[in-house]
Amino acid sequence: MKSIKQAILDKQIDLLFSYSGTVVASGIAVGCFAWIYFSFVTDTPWLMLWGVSLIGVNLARLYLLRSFKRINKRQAILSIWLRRHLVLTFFSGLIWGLLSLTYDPNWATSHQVMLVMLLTGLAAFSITAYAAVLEVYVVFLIPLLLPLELDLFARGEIFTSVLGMLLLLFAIGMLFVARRFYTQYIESIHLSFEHQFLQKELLNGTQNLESMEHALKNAEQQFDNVLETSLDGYWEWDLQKNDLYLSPRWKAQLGYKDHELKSELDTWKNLLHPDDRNVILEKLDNYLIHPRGHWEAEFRLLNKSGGYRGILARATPTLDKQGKLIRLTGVHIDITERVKAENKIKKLAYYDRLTKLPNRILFNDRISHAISQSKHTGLKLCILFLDLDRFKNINDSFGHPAGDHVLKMIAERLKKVVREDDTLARLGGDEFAVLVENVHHSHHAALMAGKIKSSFEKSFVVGGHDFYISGSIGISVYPNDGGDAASLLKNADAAMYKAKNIDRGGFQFYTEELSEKALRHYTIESGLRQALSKQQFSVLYQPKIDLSSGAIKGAEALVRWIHPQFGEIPPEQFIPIAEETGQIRGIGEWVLLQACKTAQDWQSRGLDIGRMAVNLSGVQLQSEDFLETVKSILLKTGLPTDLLELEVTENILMRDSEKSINSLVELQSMGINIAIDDFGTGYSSLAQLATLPVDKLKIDRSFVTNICQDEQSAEISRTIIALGRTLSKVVIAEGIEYSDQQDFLRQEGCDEGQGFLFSKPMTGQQFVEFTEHNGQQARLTTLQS
Ligand SMILES: Nc1nc2c(ncn2[C@@H]2O[C@H](COP(=O)(O)O[C@H]3[C@@H](O)[C@H](n4cnc5c(=O)[nH]c(N)nc54)O[C@@H]3COP(=O)(O)O)[C@@H](O)[C@H]2O)c(=O)[nH]1
Repeated sequence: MKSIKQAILDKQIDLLFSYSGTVVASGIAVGCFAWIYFSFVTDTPWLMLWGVSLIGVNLARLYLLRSFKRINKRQAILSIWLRRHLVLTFFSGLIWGLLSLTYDPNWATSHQVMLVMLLTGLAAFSITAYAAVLEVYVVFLIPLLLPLELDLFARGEIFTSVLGMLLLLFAIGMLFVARRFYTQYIESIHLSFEHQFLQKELLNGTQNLESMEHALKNAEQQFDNVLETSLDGYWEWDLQKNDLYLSPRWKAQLGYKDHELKSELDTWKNLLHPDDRNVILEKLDNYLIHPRGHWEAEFRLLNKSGGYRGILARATPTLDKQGKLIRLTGVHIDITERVKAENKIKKLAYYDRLTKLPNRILFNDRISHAISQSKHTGLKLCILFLDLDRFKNINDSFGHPAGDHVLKMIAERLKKVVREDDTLARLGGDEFAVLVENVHHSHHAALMAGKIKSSFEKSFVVGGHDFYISGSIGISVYPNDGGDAASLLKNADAAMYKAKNIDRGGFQFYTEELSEKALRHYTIESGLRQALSKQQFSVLYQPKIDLSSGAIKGAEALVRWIHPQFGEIPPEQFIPIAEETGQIRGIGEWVLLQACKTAQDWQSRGLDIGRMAVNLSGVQLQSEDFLETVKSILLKTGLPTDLLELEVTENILMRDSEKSINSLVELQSMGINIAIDDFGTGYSSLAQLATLPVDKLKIDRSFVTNICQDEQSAEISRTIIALGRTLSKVVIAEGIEYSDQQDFLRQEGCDEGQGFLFSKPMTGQQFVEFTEHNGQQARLTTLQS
């Protein structure tokens, strides 16, 4: 694209060339005339040279003009042609100017006049041709007149000087005239460009107008089509006349025929759902006052059959010149299905699928909302965090469907306890929570907790089984125990842990020192995830002693966890958490492997310490691949099966899980010894015990501790020993710390003993040293006492 300056110059050059043809032709003709004329006047040979040069330069100019006509003006660089023209024009002017060299003052006046006229005539005539580019005229004029001018002044005569002055004035006049011509050329070029531009614009405008008209027609047609075929209802409200048009489709959306509904504003207002009416009318009023952008609203409209349709209304305003709203044009889109789907998604996202109670997300939201309300009212709010006690046992023993059923029944009972304004939620698993709002005193929460406790008194009957369930409750109060939902829930959770530990089935209020415990719980939970890979576990061994001979009859493998932050964490603290999270499978498998490896190592070193006992969690026993795991560990370590003992708590066995029992039967059939740990704390009946695959009963430490002070503990221990004898099971007592406890048990016929009296749990190496150096000593102590 050329610049406008360049385009103008090109046009000048074009004009220059188009006029130059006449000048050249006349130049040749006049040149021939002058040549002939002056050859009669003078016999100087110089004239011949002059004539030939003049014809030559004009022929060159003709050639240039012809060549220029042939070029493509759009693509060529015209300034090069201008330069060529300038050169030839200069020579042409110079040759004409040099004619004055023939001048002789002795000539007849007519010859002198002829010479001057020829040159001035040429100067005047060439203005029209060369003035399109002023420089061209200047380079022609100066060499044309300068030689004569100089000659006239050089003669120093009055006549020639006057003539020279006149010639100079003539030249100056010619330059002015040429400049004027030049200005007019430029103006006309400008005008022609403007003309071309306007023509183009006019053409474009006409074309645009045509296409706009076409588009308008199309749009009108499309709009008609849309109105006819769309499922959306069209409406138009003329605010000046207060005239509302409701399209037949608008009415059909609600199940009405066109004539059944009047097209007026009250029709719409009356059909609005009562819950939406005030909000929507207020929104519309606000818009009518400040009509910015489009109006959009969602509401429900009554349909002919008495139900409600979800409607999305969208309207475009029309304003007058003063910006006043004069019309609203809009559509009604039926969004009933979308609203239904949204509600369904909301239900899934915010409600627990099993109990249909709000879930943790919604509960958090409600707490946040209640906190902002509470800031206005100044009243308290309480969170009750309820965790069911030993609920896992129901799932483990009776399966998840039974567990789910019980959870649903619990939800129903809790609903009856809470007020309508309170929020009852299921936070997950066996955790429920209640948000109690507008509380004047935190006693209110205690009353609510009492009611929840009472609601659990009656058993839950599922599949013919009576389940007596309790729940531990932690309570946190806003604003005392936290300023946001997360801290209130966390602190209620911490209080719940306290309730579980000191008042199972009861409730506890949050106190500040509790949060540390809760924090520890969470830290343990997250730390456990990496403990195995970071090799933070180790295994200690505690000897089992034959109470009559004092000989070592076996060892119990006990896991230890050294936490990088808390140091040694007792198994009683982390094992329940590992069971909750399922991590006990990995940990248990690791302990079993270590214990079997150690036992086999001792065997191969000739240390006969009897059986290696390993504790089993119910979670491990329930897992599908447990049997395979045990078999592969025995195979890998080479430990004979009869040197392995697995300890299972009485509670696990009493869960009556067919799967657990079958696993134990198979383990026993492989030659592995099975012991019931913590015996006496469960409720196993004699009949049940006889059928269980058990080789050993382990009297719980709680009885042994009090065996010499508490007759009941002594009686239970005697009964267990007698039971063992009747059923031909070995009986072992754990937690023997004093020799009088040992004496009592031995006298009653207890087979084996374990406890700090003999040794605390030790590392494998210490155990080896213990057997080598202290084993005999231990036996002696036993025998002497
Ligand atoms: N599933 C698994 N459970 C395990 C594993 N390792 C241990 N445990 C169980 O953790 C509970 C606590 O065990 P721990 O802290 O190791 O305590 C054991 C002994 O140190 C302790 N003991 C032994 N003698 C005495 C004594 O004279 N006094 C006294 N105060 N404590 C004593 O008793 C625990 C052994 O208990 P038990 O298993 O019932 O024989 C405990 O329930 C372990 O079972 C594991 O790898 N897996």
